[in-house]
Amino acid sequence: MLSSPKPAQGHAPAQETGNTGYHAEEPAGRKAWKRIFWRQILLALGLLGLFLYGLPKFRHLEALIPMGVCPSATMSLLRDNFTGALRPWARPEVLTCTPWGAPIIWDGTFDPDVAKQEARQQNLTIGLTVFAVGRYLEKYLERFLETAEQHFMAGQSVVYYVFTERPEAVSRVALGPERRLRVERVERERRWQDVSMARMRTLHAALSGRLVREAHFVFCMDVDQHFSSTFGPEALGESVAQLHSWHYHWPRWLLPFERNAHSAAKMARGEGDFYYHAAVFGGSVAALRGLTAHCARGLAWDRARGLEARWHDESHLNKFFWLHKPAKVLSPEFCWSPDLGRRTEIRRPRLLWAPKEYRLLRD
Ligand SMILES: CC(=O)N[C@H]1[C@@H](OP(=O)(O)OP(=O)(O)OC[C@H]2O[C@@H](n3ccc(=O)[nH]c3=O)[C@H](O)[C@@H]2O)O[C@H](CO)[C@H](O)[C@@H]1O
Ligand SMILES: [Mn+2]
Repeated sequence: MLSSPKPAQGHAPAQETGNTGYHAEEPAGRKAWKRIFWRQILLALGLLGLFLYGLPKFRHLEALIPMGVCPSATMSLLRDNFTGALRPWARPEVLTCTPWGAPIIWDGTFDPDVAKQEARQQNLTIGLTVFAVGRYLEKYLERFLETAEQHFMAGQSVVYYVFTERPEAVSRVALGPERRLRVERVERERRWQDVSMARMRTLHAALSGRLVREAHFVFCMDVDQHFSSTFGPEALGESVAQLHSWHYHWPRWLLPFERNAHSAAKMARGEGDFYYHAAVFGGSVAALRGLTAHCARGLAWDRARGLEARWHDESHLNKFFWLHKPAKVLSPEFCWSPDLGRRTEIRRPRLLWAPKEYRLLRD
């Protein structure tokens, strides 16, 4: 047993004068401690800066930030409209459901064969829209379509909708049975940001016309990526959002939402569930009509006020999914950035971003 030392008799009062600190200077020990404290803060801020804006190697560490856990009561209820029961517990190292009870689809949590069969039985037609305007056409479109033929909804009936200002320049890609390609002409906007944002308006018009008659579900994608593995009916849902591979481990307060209170895309501190990537979103034709109408309206509202949201159409998409929660969320495995390197939790990337060659492509 430890016994507490008795204070030496007669000395205690003399020592106490320092503690009352009436007129004494700050002790040297405390000064040094303060200096160390502030150094640590600066170091932490410096590291945070590196972490956010540089050093891809350094970003490996962010995989250590826990994503949260799906409560077991929710897990047992999670179902998929095509695969039936899901196995969210098969991926304990990642978050497999949202707070509102939608599944987050990770490799291993679903049975791809069941999904295929079920979609086949329902005799679905699935649309895939993609824009290839300016130099993006020559640079990306062919590979995007060729790899889609290998991996996107294999065995299903598919219609590709390519939007471009030069329909005649779209190369003929050999298509499988029950797969069609439609090319639609669009005006070329001057700035790349305007090309990107104009997609919402164009999609809304298409979703109110031809697509209603031709497709049950639709995916809308960026062209600067290619398929690298199966992207099947397990990804289909009433409304589907894609977790952004750069941000899925970040705390919510760091996510790059639009913060300008005057923008239609504004998100207050504390708002926002996840940061979604505009390079992949999908859903039923009706749901996507609502989504594109919301985003096109927000973009027009901002433009009328001389504003442009931080990440353009993506900021408005994030606002939409905050207000109207997606029925299904795709893990970053469905749209992965190779710049982030390999991570054990990313088992099988299904789409890979192309390297950004902005100087070549953007004016
Ligand atoms: C890492 C990064 O910076 N991501 C943002 C950036 O994505 P990206 O850098 O991926 O944007 P992007 O250049 O891919 O443009 C989006 C898409 O619009 C189409 N397109 C665009 C320009 C053009 O001249 N021709 C053309 O066809 C094409 O389908 C392209 O994939 O910008 C997007 C739109 O604002 C989103 O905000 C992204 O989060
Ligand atoms: Mn892109």
